[in-house]
Amino acid sequence: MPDPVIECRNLTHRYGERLIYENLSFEVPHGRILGLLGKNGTGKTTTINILNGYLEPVAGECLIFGENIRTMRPQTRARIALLLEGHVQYAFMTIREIERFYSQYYPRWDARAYYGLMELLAVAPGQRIARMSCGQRSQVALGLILAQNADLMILDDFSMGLDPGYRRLFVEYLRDYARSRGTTVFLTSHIIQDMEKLIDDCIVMDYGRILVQMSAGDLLGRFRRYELAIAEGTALPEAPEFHRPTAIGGRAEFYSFETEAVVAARLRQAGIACDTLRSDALNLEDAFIGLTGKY
Ligand SMILES: Nc1ncnc2c1ncn2[C@@H]1O[C@H](COP(=O)(O)OP(=O)(O)OP(=O)(O)O)[C@@H](O)[C@H]1O
Repeated sequence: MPDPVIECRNLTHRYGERLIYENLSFEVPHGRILGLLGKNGTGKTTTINILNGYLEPVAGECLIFGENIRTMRPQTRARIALLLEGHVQYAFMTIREIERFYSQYYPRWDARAYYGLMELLAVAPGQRIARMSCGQRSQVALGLILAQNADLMILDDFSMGLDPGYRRLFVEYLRDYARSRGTTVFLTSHIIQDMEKLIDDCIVMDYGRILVQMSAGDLLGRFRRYELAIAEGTALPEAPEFHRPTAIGGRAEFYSFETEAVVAARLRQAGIACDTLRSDALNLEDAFIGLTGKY
């Protein structure tokens, strides 16, 4: 197995007095697409800024391709393509001009990847970026990232401004692109349905910590929503296997990684009848809500 592409060890970050997280550690394996999920303000962009070396963490270290990001050689940095919330500079240029401009800086530039995406997105080469909508500019930014033919892509909020059709198109394009080239991808998006079609692995963050890091298949295969009828006033047992338990109006709901047999045994131990117990498989958005709560 090749070494992980990204290794973050014991990251701690604060803005002034405000602690964002402490001792955060994770790895992104080679050739995988990993989605970082978390509610607003949990520190996703902070993590991306630390990974890019824009922000120095209060403690801990990040290695990318085995090199500490604070002292990374330019040749190694050139292997990383970075999208910061759909940002495109040089908006006075046209689609074609900006492609020519960027191509000078990237030795592995692949113009076909850029124009391939522009064609799919029906963006004309003579169009000036300054006259484009926010979503169209995001499309250009994504094309410029793909053309870099990098070994690692870091994409912060990649679907910002794209409508559902373009999002679907881009997600499929990115997935095929990354799989066929063995590119490692680390990304965030607020649109979790997009993530579900794209990612191999996920990290779900809560305020200050990582809740889970596992393959998306494992999460969706194991994490389920349970419900059962319960006598008014009865509380579900407090145990780490019962995530986000609620009991209202004679009906209880919770989420768990355990099988129905294990859950039923735990409930019976607590004196709760299980004949109405039922469980449902989840999509990624429901699993996210089950892990992080609704608010
Ligand atoms: N430069 C800064 N100075 C002070 N506080 C900051 C700064 N940047 C971010 N924060 C705070 O740190 C927390 C984490 O911000 P961050 O942008 O990393 O979150 P996020 O998970 O990317 O959020 P979102 O999902 O809303 O994009 C937020 O509460 C934010 O207000």
